[in-house]
Amino acid sequence: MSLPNAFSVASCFALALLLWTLIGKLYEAYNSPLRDVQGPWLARFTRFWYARSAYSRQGHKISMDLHKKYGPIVRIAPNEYSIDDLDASKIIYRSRDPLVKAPRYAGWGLPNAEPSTFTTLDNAHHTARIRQVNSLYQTSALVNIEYQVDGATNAFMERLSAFAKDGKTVDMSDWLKYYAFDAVGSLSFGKPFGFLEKGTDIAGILETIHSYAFYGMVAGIYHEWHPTTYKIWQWLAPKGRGGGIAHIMQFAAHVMDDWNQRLESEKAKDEEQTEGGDLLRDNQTGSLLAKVRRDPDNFKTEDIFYHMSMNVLAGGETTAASTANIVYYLTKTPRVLCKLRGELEEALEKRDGASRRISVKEAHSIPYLQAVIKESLRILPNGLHLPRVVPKGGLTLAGQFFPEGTMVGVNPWVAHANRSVYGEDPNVFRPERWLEDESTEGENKMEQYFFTFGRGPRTCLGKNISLMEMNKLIPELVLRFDIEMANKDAEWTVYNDWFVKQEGFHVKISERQAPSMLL
Ligand code: HEM
Repeated sequence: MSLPNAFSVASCFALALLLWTLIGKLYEAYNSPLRDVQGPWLARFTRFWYARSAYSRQGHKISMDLHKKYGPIVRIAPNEYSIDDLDASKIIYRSRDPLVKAPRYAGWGLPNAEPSTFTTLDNAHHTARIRQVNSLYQTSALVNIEYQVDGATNAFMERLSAFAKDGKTVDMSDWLKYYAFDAVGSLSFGKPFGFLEKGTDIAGILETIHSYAFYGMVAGIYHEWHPTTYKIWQWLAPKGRGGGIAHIMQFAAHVMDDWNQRLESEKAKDEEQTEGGDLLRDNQTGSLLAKVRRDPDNFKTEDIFYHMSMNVLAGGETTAASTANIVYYLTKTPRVLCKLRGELEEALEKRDGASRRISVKEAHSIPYLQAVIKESLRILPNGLHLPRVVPKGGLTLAGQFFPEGTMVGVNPWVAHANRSVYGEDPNVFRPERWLEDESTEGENKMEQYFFTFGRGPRTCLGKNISLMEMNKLIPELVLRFDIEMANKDAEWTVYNDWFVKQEGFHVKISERQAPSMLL
């Protein structure tokens, strides 16, 4: 066969294959029991529509607009649906007989490595792994290591004082990242990474984590190709990317070596009675090292890496972006700032003055502070659609039957804009909404539909850590500093890489006459 002939045969074959695939897709789309569900036309046939929406980094806005147009159920891919319905959410994220996460999550995992607690699709694996560390993330345990955050808070306040003196314009989003990463570093390892000291992205940690979140969000949509696309992504990555994760691992390894040596030299095997005991209690890695010593057959040093790397990967960017929301909305809403300051000052006057810093326990007793934090987390959550797979037998959700294998989920952005739950002004930053509803927490619709940390058995493990950081930082920040946008009328720009990224939060800082108890 001559070359041109071979070429035409191959072209005909490719065309026939394409036509066959298209006919197959059309047949599937129009014979699907879900064919009447609305959504973008392209999403009926291909995942490409959803990948493009995620790639635009404005997926949150696109999803909110779609729900406004089509109602509580929207098709976002051929076999995937976004649902905005409180009752349906209780089924999708139920605790008994939980639905499994959609394969989408694999995009955030390393191919050929054990899936993390976040990415695993196997509920039994998830339960076994979470059981190893769950108690360390409870408020009762965190209260003992709360002081670890103080170092980061002090360093942050010192930096802000210096900026106030210099009159410099400051990128608040960047500095809150430095704060959040140093705080989570201290809680996890007993030492900050040193971001606040250096004032820069050390070893590209922040850049690596952010770009990996973006990669995982898009790659997960075509999860079957992830092992290949991951290699391409690594190959295309700017030289040195990946160094960030390696740096975190080296840092953790160094901390553990250091402690092991100190424990050996002090012959501090009895962790209850010796100085070494403090090492084994005063941060999460220490507690886990103690677990390795107690039960070396079932819990190993590698397990510490497994869990603590998640603290940094999942807990830094998310907490930083959420804290930036609080500061941004306070800057933009003087009425709320003024009321919050009043409540904080009143709380300070009532206390005995023993401790300079407001404790997390105290912060929780100030309802308006809690409402401000919650409202900021509501109006601008991290994440996008949180998909699960419909189990055998199918499920009826929001009045629609979904057959087994369909992917369904709630998007926190969409949920938090639901008017039947949050009232007629969901786009307004109004902390009072959390104080007006007198129903109990179990009955409170807003609480039940609050999705910032996810819901059900796969809820965020580090929720209490991030709330602790916010509760420690915000009172002091608000009482000690005035913060305003460098350009008064400027708005920031929000991107969604699954982690939220805010750009343009440039501020001027001035120091206030803080209440004497704080000084
Ligand atoms: C404001 C800050 C944070 C936000 C908004 C946030 C949000 C979330 C969301 C939405 C999920 C996933 C739920 C799902 O897939 O259905 C999640 C899971 C997770 N988060 Fe967070 N997170 C935050 C802070 C943290 C911190 C500080 C840590 C650790 C120190 C952490 C560790 C984790 C882990 C380990 C998971 C997986 C949990 C599981 O599947 O069992 N997060 N988080």
